[in-house]
Amino acid sequence: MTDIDLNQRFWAVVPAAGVGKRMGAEVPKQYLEVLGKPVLQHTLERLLQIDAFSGIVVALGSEDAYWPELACATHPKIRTAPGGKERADSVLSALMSLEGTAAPDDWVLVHDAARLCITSGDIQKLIRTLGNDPVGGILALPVTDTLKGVETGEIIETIDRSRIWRALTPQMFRFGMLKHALIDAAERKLVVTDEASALELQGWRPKFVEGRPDNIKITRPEDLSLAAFYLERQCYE
Ligand SMILES: Nc1ccn([C@@H]2O[C@H](COP(=O)(O)OP(=O)(O)OP(=O)(O)O)[C@@H](O)[C@H]2O)c(=O)n1
Ligand SMILES: C[C@](O)(CO)[C@H](O)COP(=O)(O)O
Repeated sequence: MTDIDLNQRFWAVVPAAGVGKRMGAEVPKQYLEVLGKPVLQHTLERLLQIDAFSGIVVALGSEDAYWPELACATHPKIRTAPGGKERADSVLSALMSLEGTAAPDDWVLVHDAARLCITSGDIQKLIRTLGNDPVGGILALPVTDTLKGVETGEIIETIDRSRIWRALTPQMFRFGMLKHALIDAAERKLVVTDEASALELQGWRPKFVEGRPDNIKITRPEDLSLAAFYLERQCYE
């Protein structure tokens, strides 16, 4: 792995404007506590460990009244942007807030607020592996279960999993390419659930870098105790 050009600039974008429907909590899941600290605080503390980030932009929901209470809300490296209807809209809004500050070739690492177990080691692995790549890519994990195609409660097929990987975050792309791809997807009214999909729609082939299996996304109630387990275990690594 060749040394990356450290003159490049890196930005982090954190989509944190979701409502957490699948969590079914009174509070948006990014503000639920794990080990006594809000999910989003854990996530931002992990990102702040990466000195290479010139800044971190957090996309917040219009109704978000929790942000000002967050310990890192006033951190000088952190700024906010208005979130949007879908995750992709929130990411694009955060990118637009960097217009005039970020250069087209600057790297942007988009990381879900809900992925609080991310490690600085995995972020650095992604940067080291793809820092000289023309396109960029994502952290991902191979699927280890047998996959079934289903219809009205019945299994209708078994899906070949040999070429199936699960996309994680961060997803790392050049500012200009990512902004263009997300704008184009929005103009074509194509809903993309991650940044790589938008680049793929442009005909690019993003790379993938194997990440840690504990980089889970808090989605359902049972994920909270699993995240606590992983965070506690990481303390002993
Ligand atoms: N309009 C949206 C929707 C989601 N997100 C963020 O994107 C990440 C991943 O999305 P997801 O896990 O789907 O979060 P929610 O949309 O909140 O969950 P749900 O689909 O259960 O409502 C989360 O950190 C979420 O806050 C966002 O910034 N803007
Ligand atoms: C971006 C992501 O975390 C990659 O797996 C995932 O697509 C987010 O999906 P969600 O439905 O917005 O949680």
